[in-house]
Amino acid sequence: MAFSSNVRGNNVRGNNVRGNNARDSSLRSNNTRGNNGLRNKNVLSQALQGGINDYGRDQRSETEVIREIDTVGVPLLDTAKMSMRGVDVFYGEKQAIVDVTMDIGKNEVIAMIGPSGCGKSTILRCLNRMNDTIDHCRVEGGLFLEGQDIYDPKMDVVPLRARVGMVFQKPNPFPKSIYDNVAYGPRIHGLVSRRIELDEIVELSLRKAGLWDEVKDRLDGPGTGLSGGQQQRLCIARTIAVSPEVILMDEPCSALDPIATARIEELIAELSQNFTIAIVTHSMQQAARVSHRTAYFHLGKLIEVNDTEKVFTNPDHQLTEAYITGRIG
Ligand SMILES: Nc1ncnc2c1ncn2[C@@H]1O[C@H](COP(=O)(O)OP(=O)(O)OP(=O)(O)O)[C@@H](O)[C@H]1O
Repeated sequence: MAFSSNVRGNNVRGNNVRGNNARDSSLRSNNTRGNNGLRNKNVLSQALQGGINDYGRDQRSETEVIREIDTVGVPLLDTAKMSMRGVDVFYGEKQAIVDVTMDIGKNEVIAMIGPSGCGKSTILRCLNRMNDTIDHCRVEGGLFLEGQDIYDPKMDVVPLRARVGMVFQKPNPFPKSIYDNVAYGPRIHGLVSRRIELDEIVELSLRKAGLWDEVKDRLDGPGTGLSGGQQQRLCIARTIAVSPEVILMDEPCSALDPIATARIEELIAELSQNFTIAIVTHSMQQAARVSHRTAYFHLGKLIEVNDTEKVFTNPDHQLTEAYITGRIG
């Protein structure tokens, strides 16, 4: 599926999420500036000459320099499922995400890439408020699911996390049977009233996760008794069982061998028929294989978001190019 994009060619839209007008016009103008998205070209050339993290004679902090960079590419979509507007994230005093504005399109697979510590996991965790579990983490700006403010104090995070499910780096099945791992979510969310309905959801979820044939004869066996790749597919089945709209995947293959990784990548392609998927990955090959669009982050800033093919063959920003060609990483 790599490079076949159902979001390709979408124009930056005038969207109706509140308070975006100024930002939208700045985003629209990015592609016409012809300056690789930088207001001050010297900032980038100094950064590149001195090593990306050494801003030489520039007296400002890295965050201030990075803040000057305008996101290039196509951050806004007509088909937005989730939207971020001017998102800043702080851990105590430290700013981990700087003014991120972008959409994630319906049924697209978007890959989030960038050097270690650039904020990929942080931005992913904002999308279903997993950062709420970190005391010293503060999220500012707007985050929306189909236009609904997910940081509205009235928003109940339990149903939100069912709508925006998450698969973690390390497979983390519950210490329960395979059946109960998948049945857990539908039970606690009250999605079914009869056992036969639950059986159907469990089977369908395991089928969608490509695991049914391997486990149908041992549904009562422990989830933790499966191989790593099977456990990760079980976790995906558990996520799917509550019918999420969006699935967030934080390096879902990093603990898996190449064969299990290939299975998960095939699965991502299949799941994208029905779900919107945002995946954080350290593997540029994986991003190229599974995603329609790719977002490149650097020091907490969204530098570029574009069709995956474009990002890996002809990126708009020099920082993206420096990363994909291995000059930073
Ligand atoms: N719980 C936390 N408390 C304090 N700082 C944190 C916390 N989590 C992340 N950070 C910091 O925020 C920044 C972004 O971290 P994050 O984990 O989002 O980056 P990442 O791009 O996902 O990194 P990696 O690729 O190494 O997983 C880093 O500087 C990191 O040290």
